[in-house]
Amino acid sequence: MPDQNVKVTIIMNPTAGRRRMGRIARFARQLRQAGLQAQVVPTRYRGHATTLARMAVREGTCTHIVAAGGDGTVAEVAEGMAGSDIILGILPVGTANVLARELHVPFDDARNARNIAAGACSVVWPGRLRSSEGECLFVQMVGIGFDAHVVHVVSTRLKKAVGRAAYVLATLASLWKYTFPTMTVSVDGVSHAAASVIVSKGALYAGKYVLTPQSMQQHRQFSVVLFGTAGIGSSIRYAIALLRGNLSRQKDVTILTARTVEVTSPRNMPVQSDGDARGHTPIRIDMPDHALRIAI
Ligand SMILES: Nc1ncnc2c1ncn2[C@@H]1O[C@H](COP(=O)(O)OP(=O)(O)OP(=O)(O)O)[C@@H](O)[C@H]1O
Repeated sequence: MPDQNVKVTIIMNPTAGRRRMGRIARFARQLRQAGLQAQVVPTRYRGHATTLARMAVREGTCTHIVAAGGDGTVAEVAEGMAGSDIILGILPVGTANVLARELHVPFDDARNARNIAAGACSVVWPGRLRSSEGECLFVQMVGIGFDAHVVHVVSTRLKKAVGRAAYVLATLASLWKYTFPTMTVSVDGVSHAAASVIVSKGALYAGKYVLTPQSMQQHRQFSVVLFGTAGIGSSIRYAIALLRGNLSRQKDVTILTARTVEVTSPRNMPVQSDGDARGHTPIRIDMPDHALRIAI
């Protein structure tokens, strides 16, 4: 039975994905039909979702906060809810929506609304990133090197126009420009050299592609994917292996598990978390104090 006292705040990123306003309004109606009180609050700028989530927690009236956007919006909302008992819902209206795929959050919004009304949730551990831009939570992954360079240069307008294809175009353009410097990755205190690295909570990457054999979402650990060889040829080989689902079988790809990761490099290298640019190296990644409860 739906609980009439469940109040849901939907924090909506109007810049995420492509033309989703009608879908979000419909979702609010579906929550109301399921017997819940629902209000939609749009973000006005980058980082605003964290402020709005903090305000909703402080008001103390809602049991659920729904992040309507992609992984970046989920991470910002998670930051604002840290340490509270409120359940985080996801309306996956972003570009890649990797966490929603990972946790099997329904992309059928009516079913998603019914699940939220039923109160089911899963405990998920995010990660904490400290970079030149400061500190933030991430829910899916952090990339340093080539993939972060692509995130730094991808055009927001192109993302809006063609969705995930914008990343393919930015990757092709970047292959000829990126210089592939080597970095030092300290994994729980043990140093490794790498051309690129992805520190991941999940098993998936860029949508539905398998990055690692195991998800770490329910664990207080990360997967650390070290790409050993620099250059255009290797990057194309890694991309094809990712598409085919056999990245972990590449001889020069090492996958480790860790609780703390530090990355340094002779010159500043780009960093991305959950698909958003996050400044440059040096960085440190570790576990936050609190887990999230995510509606599934
Ligand atoms: N009102 C706003 N104006 C400009 N940027 C915003 C606004 N609200 C949120 N943002 C920023 O939009 C960025 C992208 O959001 P998000 O990751 O949710 O969508 P996406 O990139 O389309 O999806 P995905 O991460 O699944 O590929 C985030 O960095 C967030 O800070």
